[in-house]
Amino acid sequence: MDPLSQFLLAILFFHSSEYILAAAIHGMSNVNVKSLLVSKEYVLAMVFALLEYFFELLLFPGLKEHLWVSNLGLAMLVVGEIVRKLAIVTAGRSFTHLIRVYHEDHHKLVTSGVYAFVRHPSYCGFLIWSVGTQIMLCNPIATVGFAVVVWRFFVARIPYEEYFLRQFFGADYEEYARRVPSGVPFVM
Ligand SMILES: C[S@@+](CC[C@H](N)C(=O)[O-])C[C@H]1O[C@@H](n2cnc3c(N)ncnc32)[C@H](O)[C@@H]1O
Repeated sequence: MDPLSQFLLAILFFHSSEYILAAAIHGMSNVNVKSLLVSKEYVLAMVFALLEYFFELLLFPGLKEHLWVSNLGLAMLVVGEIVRKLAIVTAGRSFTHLIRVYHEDHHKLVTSGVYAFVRHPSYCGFLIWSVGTQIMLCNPIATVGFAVVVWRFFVARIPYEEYFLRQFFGADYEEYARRVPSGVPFVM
């Protein structure tokens, strides 16, 4: 299969599986179109990636012929997808697409499975997945762009999320955060 078809399939699989898992875990009545995780910024980023791909295919076709680069991206994409989905399944009802700002009884601190290795496996997985999609397309600009934009997004999001996790789980979260790395480069 060519990298473009792989890219389109990867996107279709990622979003449909996010929706299906959210419905399976939280119930159909708790999912809506937002559970597909498609924002305006995200669509713009993907359109930019496709434009870069076609532009370079036309002007520098040799750039798109590095099979090993494409296969490296494919491997990253698969690894990222697995890590993210393992995180969602492991956390179960504690995993919500929106950050919880109020503690609910069924929200338990998860420190097992992939959460025993990194505190933010779904973010780590998404970072690997998103950069992998661009390496697979041999898109040098979007590879750097996606890495920077997604990383910056998580750099801002993690302290906010952890502020509430510390409120909910107190000393247990402090101890967990001391022991386990974030899983996102350069985030303590
Ligand atoms: C989109 S999920 C992301 C979870 C985690 N940051 C990750 O990357 O796997 C966000 C929700 O997960 C919850 N959460 C994050 N880490 C958690 C943990 N270790 N145990 C329980 N809930 C957690 C947060 O309270 C938030 O509502």
